[in-house]
Amino acid sequence: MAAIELEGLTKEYGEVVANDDVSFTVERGEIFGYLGPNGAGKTTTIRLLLGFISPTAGGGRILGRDITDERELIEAKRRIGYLPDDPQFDESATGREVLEVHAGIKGDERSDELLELFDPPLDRPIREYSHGNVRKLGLVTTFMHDPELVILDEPTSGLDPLMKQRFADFVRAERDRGLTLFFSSHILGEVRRLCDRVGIIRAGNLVTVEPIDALLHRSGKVVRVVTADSVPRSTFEDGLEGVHDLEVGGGDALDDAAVDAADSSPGGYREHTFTFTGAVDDLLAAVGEYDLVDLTIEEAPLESVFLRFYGGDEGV
Ligand SMILES: Nc1ncnc2c1ncn2[C@@H]1O[C@H](COP(=O)(O)OP(=O)(O)OP(=O)(O)O)[C@@H](O)[C@H]1O
Repeated sequence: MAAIELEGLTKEYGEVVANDDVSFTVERGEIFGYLGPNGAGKTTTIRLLLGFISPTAGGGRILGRDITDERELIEAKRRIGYLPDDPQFDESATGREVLEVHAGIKGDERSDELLELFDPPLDRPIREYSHGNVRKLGLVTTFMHDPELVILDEPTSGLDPLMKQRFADFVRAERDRGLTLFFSSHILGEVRRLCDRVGIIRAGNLVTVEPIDALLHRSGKVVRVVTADSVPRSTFEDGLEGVHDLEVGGGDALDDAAVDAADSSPGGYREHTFTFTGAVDDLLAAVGEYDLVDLTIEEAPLESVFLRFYGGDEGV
């Protein structure tokens, strides 16, 4: 039995179709990233999954229970951990008191271990908590009853780099002991670090579900090459496989007309930026022929992943 199965899930808010015929399956023991820009419909799917809102059409099952059946869902929820994008705790309670309330409702199998990892200031009232501390306390309440399935909405928002790393190591170890994790994000880098498979939602429509490696391979890298001497544009444009959207700078050209004119000149440019889907060895061989000042290779931003593979900019 899969952890999550959605079939034709649709949610309309008046004119807005927040989820449009969304179908996918999350298998047990995988980390599934749900990626999309702001307003794409990620939170809507999560709220439908947990029965906070009802679908306009379609449905699904979570841990084998019907998401539109309140009684079935109550049973499943004992085995689920959920962290919303904006966790709301009693402002006047201390962190410790919040944990006691949660322990009373759903049990506490492992808060000591979680507190060592995430370490929110337990004796301070929630009203004095920073955004990051609320998130850390939220991670403890999400995992403390040792759930089978965890659903996280933008889990690392507000966490510093050290905590992000700690969180990443923690969820991978949890996955290895059998936990299923479904999380939403609009940050490709975060999805890349964490997940096995990714579903991409855009303007309410699921545009792809695939292994993260396949997505990253297709989306390429953004490469910037700076050389001490000018390099002809054709070096990268024609001489290297997998170069797209080449931009040049640092040459003699001052405006677009001059850029066109200079394209065929042997003078060339000192700075080349492009999206690269080819082999890194070929790139290094190409740049190795020149006096290199700087070389950066970065992940393609989410926007360019959408633009490159799904066309247009609607919803991005
Ligand atoms: N209660 C609501 N009433 C009306 N429209 C809504 C409601 N909730 C969400 N929407 C709309 O549905 C669409 C999807 O919103 P949703 O919050 O699911 O997106 P999201 O991908 O989670 O975005 P973000 O990354 O910004 O949190 C948006 O156009 C949003 O304005």
